[in-house]
Order: sequence, then C-alpha cells, then structure tokens
Amino acid sequence: MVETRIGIIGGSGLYKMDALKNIEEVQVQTPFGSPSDALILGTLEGTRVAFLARHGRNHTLLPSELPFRANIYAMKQLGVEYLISASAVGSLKEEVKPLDMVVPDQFIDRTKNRVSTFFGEGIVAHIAFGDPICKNLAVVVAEAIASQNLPDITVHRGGTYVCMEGPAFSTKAESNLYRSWGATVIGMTNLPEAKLAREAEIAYATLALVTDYDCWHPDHDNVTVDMVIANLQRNALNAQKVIQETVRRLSENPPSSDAHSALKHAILTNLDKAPTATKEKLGLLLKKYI
Ligand SMILES: CSC[C@H]1O[C@H](OP(=O)(O)O)[C@H](O)[C@@H]1O
Ligand SMILES: Nc1ncnc2[nH]cnc12
Repeated sequence: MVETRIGIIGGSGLYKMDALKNIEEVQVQTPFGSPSDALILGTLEGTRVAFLARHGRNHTLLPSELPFRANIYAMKQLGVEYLISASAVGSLKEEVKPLDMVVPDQFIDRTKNRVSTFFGEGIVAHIAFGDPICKNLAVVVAEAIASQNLPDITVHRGGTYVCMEGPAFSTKAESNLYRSWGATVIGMTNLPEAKLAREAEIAYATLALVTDYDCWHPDHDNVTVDMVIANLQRNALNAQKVIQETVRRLSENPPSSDAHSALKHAILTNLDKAPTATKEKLGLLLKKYI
C-alpha cells in the first residue's frame, strides 16, 4: 500500500494542514498498535503526503503516552521515505527567540521508560545514531524556511534538541544544566520518534518552532501552555507555508539519505535463526535483508 514518500508529523498547535487537498482519512493498523490518530492522506503542492497529528487532533495524548512505534510503522506502511517532524520547543539560548525556527542536528535523550526500538523478541539490531537527523533533509527544511523571508523570524541551522520526559516543564536547575551543556532547544517528543524513524530507514528532520524561553530567562515569564499555544497560533501559518515549500522541494529533488540503508550494518542476529513470528512482525523493516 505505497501511498506516498513524504510524511509530516504535526506537533502541538499543528493538528491539520489547511492546504491539503483531496483528503482521505486512513485508519492504519500496525503490529505495534494504532497510531495517535487517523493518517490524513492529501495532496500538497501536487504531491501526495501523509499527515499525522502527533498528540491526536484533539491533543489527547501526553508525550509519555504517544504510540511512537505505531506512528512510525504506520508511516512506513504508507511508503514514507522522508519524515518532517514539526515540534514546539523552548529556547535554551538568548539568540534563539520565540517565533524563530530551528532545524536541529543533534539530540540529547532525557526521556524515561519509553520503548525506543522495534527490535527484540529474538532479533537484535543496533542502528548508528551519531547523526540522528538526515543532513540532506535538514538542508531542504532550512532552505524552505529561508525562502519564505519571514519578517523578524530567524532560521537557526543546527543545534541540539534536549528531549525531556515531561509532561511538567523543566525546573530552573534543569534548564540551566541543559544550557551549560550548550543545548539549543527543549521538547518532549522527538525521541524515540527519531530513533524509530532511523530503524525504519526513514529520513527524519525536525522543524522546531520556538515558543518560549523555557524558565531560565530573567526577562521572561516561565513557560506555560498558554504561552506556547499563543505563539504557535501566531506561527502556525508560517509553519504550514514552510512545510508546503519543503514538500515542493522534496518532490522536485528528493535527496539521498544514509537513513535509507540504516539497517544494512545494524542487524546482529542471523535472521535465518530468528523467530518466524518476529520476522513477520518486522517484515516491512527486514524485507531488504531477509
Ligand atoms: C504544549 S507545550 C508542550 C508540548 O508541546 C510540544 O509538543 P510537540 O513536540 O508535539 O510539538 C512538546 O514536545 C510537548 O509535548
Ligand atoms: N519549554 C518547553 N519545554 C519542553 N517542551 C516545550 N515545548 C514548547 N516549549 C517547551
């Protein structure tokens, strides 16, 4: 059921893409359960894409409750090879201001108790994750932002996204610790999402939409949901335009990606000796290697 090569996961405040045409809602079932919501197949800039509201269209799922494996596997089942992750983040740097956009190139995992792999049950794999974001896809996203010439909005290329567990926001001690590490932005959802995309050999890049200065900045109030949503609403149209331009560029010239062969040197178990049930469950991921 190859429907599209391009997937979009909309984060907080981005629960739909207004520009999507010829919409079809698809309830996708996966071996890892149901995704956060129906996948919305539609045409954007003449290209078929799959859109998923990360928290559900009514924002009913906490970061800790997200069915990360089902979300990524569902995208894989639809044929997705490039995944754009839109995410609301807090800024950890003075120069990264609310409403700016960041295309990170690194993550620090501060999540707890999240299942971060499709593997196990008799099949062991260790993907390379030194460069967790697809460099070539990240360039397309960054160029798409720059092309919009958004007034008073800066695009920051590169940077480190700290992924915390949540749902409570950070303490000042945590926020300043992350700043001392040189991290750029903070969110609650891009891991294990990016790890699972890599295991699924899907190129992944984040469009991080800065909504606040978290709780460290002496001249700004501590982050609240109201603050995040208000800034997301101010930036929602810009975010959709950026995603639309990214899709246009991707469909014109899909970049190569190391992610597309991520499992080639990662599977440790001799698949001839692996449990049949697990091979069937992971069939979509393993079909090139069996
Ligand atoms: C509403 S503020 C916290 C919430 O927003 C971000 O979600 P997403 O990454 O899906 O845009 C953050 O990760 C938290 O889930
Ligand atoms: N300050 C913050 N911390 C974690 N996730 C966020 N999403 C938006 N702002 C955030």
